Amino acid sequence: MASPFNPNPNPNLSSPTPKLPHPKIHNSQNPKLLSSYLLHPKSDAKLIINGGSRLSGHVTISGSKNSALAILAATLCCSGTSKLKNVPNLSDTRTMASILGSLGAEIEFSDNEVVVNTDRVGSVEPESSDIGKLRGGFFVIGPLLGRFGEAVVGLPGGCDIGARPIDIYVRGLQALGAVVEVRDGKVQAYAANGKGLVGGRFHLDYPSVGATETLMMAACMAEGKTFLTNVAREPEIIDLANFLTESGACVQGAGSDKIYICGKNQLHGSEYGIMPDRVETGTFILAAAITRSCISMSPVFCSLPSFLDKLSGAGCKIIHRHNNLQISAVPASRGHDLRGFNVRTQPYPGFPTDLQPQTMALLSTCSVASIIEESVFENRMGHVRELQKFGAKIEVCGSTALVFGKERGIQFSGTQVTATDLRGGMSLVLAGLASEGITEISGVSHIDRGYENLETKLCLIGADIKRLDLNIDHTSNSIAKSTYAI
Ligand SMILES: CC(=O)N[C@H]1[C@@H](OP(=O)(O)OP(=O)(O)OC[C@H]2O[C@@H](n3ccc(=O)[nH]c3=O)[C@H](O)[C@@H]2O)O[C@H](CO)[C@@H](O)[C@@H]1O
Ligand SMILES: C=C(OP(=O)(O)O)C(=O)O
Repeated sequence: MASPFNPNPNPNLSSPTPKLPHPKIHNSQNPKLLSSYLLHPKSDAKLIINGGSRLSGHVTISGSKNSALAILAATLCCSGTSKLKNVPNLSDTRTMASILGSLGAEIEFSDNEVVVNTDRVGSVEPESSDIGKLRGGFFVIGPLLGRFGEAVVGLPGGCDIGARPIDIYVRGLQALGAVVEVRDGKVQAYAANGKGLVGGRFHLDYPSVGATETLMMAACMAEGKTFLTNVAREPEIIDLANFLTESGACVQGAGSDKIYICGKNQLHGSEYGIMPDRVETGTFILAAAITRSCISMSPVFCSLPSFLDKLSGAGCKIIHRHNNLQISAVPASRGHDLRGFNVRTQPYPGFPTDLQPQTMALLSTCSVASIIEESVFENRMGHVRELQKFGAKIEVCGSTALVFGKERGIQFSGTQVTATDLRGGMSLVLAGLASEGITEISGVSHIDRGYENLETKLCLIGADIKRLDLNIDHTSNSIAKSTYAI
C-alpha cells in the first residue's frame, strides 16, 4: 500500500531507529566518562503510524531484556571476563552497562555482544541516577553484598505501575546474614559478621522475580547452603541459573518454586547466550492478531503457555515448531472474527502482566466483551485512557477492566497519544497499527526501554511506522550529537 509519507517525505521522519553508538569502554577509573558514552535517546521522539495495513513476513526476536539485565548484574559475581551474546541493544541494557561501569567494571558493548571484566571493580556504590531509571539496576545489591560484603544502592525505578516495594529483597538478604537499612534514599547493606554473607533458608511471601534473582546471586557467593522457597518460576530465572551454573555456581531447582544453592566464594567468567525475549514474542503475536494478519517469528522458546492458549481460544492459528512460531489471525470468512477472552495476570506460568496492556488493545477489537484483571501490579491501567482515544470502549474499576469488543461498533481511528510506561506504550503502537489513519505517539523513550529496532522490525513486515526525531540535525544529514542526552 502506498504510504502517505513516501511521495513527499518529511525530512523530520527518520526510519529505521537511529543506531546508537557502541562505545568501547576501558576506563574503569572514570565512571562519569562511562556514563557520558552510554547515551540515552532523549524523550522527544515520536512514532508516527499510518495504520490499517495487513502484516506479513518474518520477525527476528531479540534477546530477552529481563534476562539480560539480571545476567549483566550477575557478571559481578564472576572474576575475569564474561562474554554475553544476544544482548538486546536497548536503553535499559545500556543503562545497566553504565551501572556496571560506575562500579569500575570494564565493558565493551558492540552489536549484541557485551564483554564485561569485573576484576577492577573498586566501588560498591553504583551511580544512583542510573539505578533510578530501571528496576533491574537494583539487582546488583545481591552480587555486591556477596562479593564484597557491602553495598550502597539507590532505590530502583522502572515502570510506574505500582508501589513496587523492596521488602522481600531486604528480608531475604537479612536471612543471608546482611544488615540492611534504607537511609537518604539509598539501601545500605553489609554482612553482619564483618566478613561475608552466609547461606540460609528464606521463604518469599510473594514469588517476586527481582527478589528471587537478587537472592540467587547473593546466595551463590555466600558461605554454605541456601534454600529459597516460593521463588518466581519465570523462564528468566532459569536463564540466570544457567548463566550462574556456566560460571561455576551450584544452583538447583530453577523453574520450580524451590531453589537450592551451594555457595562458592567466587565464580569465573564464561560465554553465554541470552534467551529470546518472550514479551517481544507475545507482542508480535498480538501485532499479527490485532491486524488480522499472518506472520512468523524466530527464535521462539515455548515460554508463554497461558498466553498462547488464550490466543488460540480466540481463534488465532498458532503453529510452534522447533524455534519457529507462525500465527495466523486472518478471519476464515466474514462473520468469523477473533473472539474476546478473559484474562487474569499472574506469576509464571500464568498470563504475563507484561503482555496485559497489549492484549487489552487486541481485545478492544474482538467480537465479544472481555474482562482483564491485573493481579500482579496494582496500578497497571495507565494505558486505558490513551486506548480510549482510539475509540476503544473500556471501563476500569480498580485493577479490573471491562473491555467491550467491536459489538459496540468500535472502529479504531488514528489519534495523538502519549506512552507513560513501556508495555502500555506498546499497546498504543498496536492500536495505531489497527487504526484507520495516522497515529502520533509521544513518550517513546518508555517504549525504547524494551523493544529493539521496533520500527525496522515492523516495517519489514509491512507496517507503515516512522520515528519523528525532533533532534535530528538536518544540516549534516546525520544524527546530531544533540540527539542524545549526555
Ligand atoms: C527487570 C524485570 O525483570 N522486570 C520484570 C520483573 O519485575 P519485578 O522483579 O519488579 O517484579 P516482581 O515480581 O518483584 O513484582 C511483582 C509484585 O510483587 C511486589 N513486590 C515485589 C518485591 C518486593 O520486595 N515486594 C513486593 O511487594 C511488587 O510490588 C509487585 O506487585 O517481574 C515483573 C513480573 O513478572 C515484570 O512485570 C517485570 O517486567
Ligand atoms: C515492567 C517492566 O520493566 P521494569 O520492571 O524494568 O519496570 C517491563 O519490562 O514491562
